[in-house]
Amino acid sequence: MGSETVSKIPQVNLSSESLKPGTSSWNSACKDIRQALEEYGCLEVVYSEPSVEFHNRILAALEELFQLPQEVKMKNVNPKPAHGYMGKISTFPIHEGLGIEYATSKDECQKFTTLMWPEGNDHFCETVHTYAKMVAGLQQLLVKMLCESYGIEKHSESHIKSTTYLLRLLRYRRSQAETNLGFKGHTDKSFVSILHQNQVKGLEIRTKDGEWIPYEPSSHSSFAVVAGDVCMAWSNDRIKSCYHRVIVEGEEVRYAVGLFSFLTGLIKAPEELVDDEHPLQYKPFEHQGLLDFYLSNNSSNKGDSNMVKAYAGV
Ligand SMILES: O=C(O)CCC(=O)C(=O)O
Ligand SMILES: [Fe+2]
Repeated sequence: MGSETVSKIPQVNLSSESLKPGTSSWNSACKDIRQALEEYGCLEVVYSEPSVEFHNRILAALEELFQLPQEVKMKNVNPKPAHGYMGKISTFPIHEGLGIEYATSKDECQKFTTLMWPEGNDHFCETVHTYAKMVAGLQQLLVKMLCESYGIEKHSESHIKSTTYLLRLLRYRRSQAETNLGFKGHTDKSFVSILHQNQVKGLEIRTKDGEWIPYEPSSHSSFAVVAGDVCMAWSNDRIKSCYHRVIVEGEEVRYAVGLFSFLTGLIKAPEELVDDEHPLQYKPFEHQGLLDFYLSNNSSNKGDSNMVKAYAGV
């Protein structure tokens, strides 16, 4: 009898101190990142950070935040889609999330902290800010390595300069009677999203063949990197945005934290990624325009990657 093979999300190890540009391990990691994104729109990165202590600290900060009364959490208002408080939505009763836009700025983390704890909570502020900066560093490393694998490293600096970051703090809590659906299938409207979580499984990604693969972090310094719709447009469809969902089976609380990257200015595929074999797939557009288009659309499949096609496809 043939044994069943369970597909796994590809893993790339970026934790090595010796991972230096120009070395053979750097070059093969660049290639692996590109291959994983082109094939799955997703990969697991094992990174050098966070330490176990810092991993526990960020999870404790999430726990502390979600214990606040709902009327306090609801003060986290942001008109952009999935940027502010989301919770107790009838279609996803087990999901709750809050967002800190521009979270790599200490002032923005402070503003959010003061909104939640008018009496102050320096420890929380310091923790989320340090976390956001650390994961933004990983995001920038990935952009650099991806650009290098396409031979367009000259674009990485300007790309990084025009990137902003939204930190989302997420909780999934299920009691017996409730649905296990935490987040229905969707693609992210970001450039990329980098997710980190506690030990409770739930994230699943859909392959090109329609198979759902569960993500299980292999360590406290593991991240799920998910390509968003803007990465798909930027790469001129070489990378397909990753269709994913969250299903939480048990009653244990799942905490996750996502860093979503956005671009300012016009988004267009680098000219090196457009040729006879790969004709241009998208007109130049602005990230904010895509978000507005998404907000104004009431269709049930608006979480799909075809939203960016509908908005900017040629
Ligand atoms: O909870 C997770 O791991 C993923 C959440 C998600 O897909 C999102 O916020 O877009
Ligand atoms: Fe998502």
